Amino acid sequence: MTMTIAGLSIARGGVPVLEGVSFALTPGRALILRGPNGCGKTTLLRTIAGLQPPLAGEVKIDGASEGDDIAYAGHADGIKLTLTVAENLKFWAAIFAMDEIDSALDAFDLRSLRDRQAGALSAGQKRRLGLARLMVTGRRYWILDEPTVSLDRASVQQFADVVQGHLAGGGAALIATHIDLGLDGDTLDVSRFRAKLPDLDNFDGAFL
Ligand SMILES: Nc1ncnc2c1ncn2[C@@H]1O[C@H](COP(=O)(O)OP(=O)(O)OP(=O)(O)O)[C@@H](O)[C@H]1O
Repeated sequence: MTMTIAGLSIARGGVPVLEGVSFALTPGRALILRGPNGCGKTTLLRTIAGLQPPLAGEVKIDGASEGDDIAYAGHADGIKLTLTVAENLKFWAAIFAMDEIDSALDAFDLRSLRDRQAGALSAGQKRRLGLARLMVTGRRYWILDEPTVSLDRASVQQFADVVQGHLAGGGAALIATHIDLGLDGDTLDVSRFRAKLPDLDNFDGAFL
């Protein structure tokens, strides 16, 4: 069950961002995406997660329909502010036909907050809840965009432990992050796939 990214070209706001992106993501491994701000990591992750179509190329997972084995956590936490922490996780578990939320509560130290309305959580607590969501999806490929934003040092370690456990259980993770999480895996600098624009010195200006 390998995810293969083959010749993917992607655009944001109609402007090509990355071209010919190719790599494989294998179970048991993480792939860390690096690259300077604005080079296209978020756009790439959104495309792989099926939230926007590529200009060219494809995302294939051996033995699975497209997107069927992917869980995505982007910049937004995707939580319902008027539901409690436990209700949020139960909601997401139901979407993915899962029923157990206790391991997710424990892994992200959310048990004491389980009956708190999500709208009354701190930024870091909201992020922990947003990440705990991954554990109730049952999905193999975690696609994560800057997952550690707002997390304190202990929570970053907690998160890294959860991802490492996911890898050990046969999962895989594709993560855009600027920090070192110490995971089993490799690093890919996506700036080598930058689309060739007429004026490369003004890459950011092309989006105005
Ligand atoms: N909604 C949008 N419409 C048009 N252009 C956009 C939009 N969102 C982002 N962009 C531009 O697309 C390019 C790629 O952005 P993207 O968010 O993929 O980069 P990134 O590598 O994830 O950046 P960062 O490290 O800052 O999160 C950037 O130059 C950005 O300004």
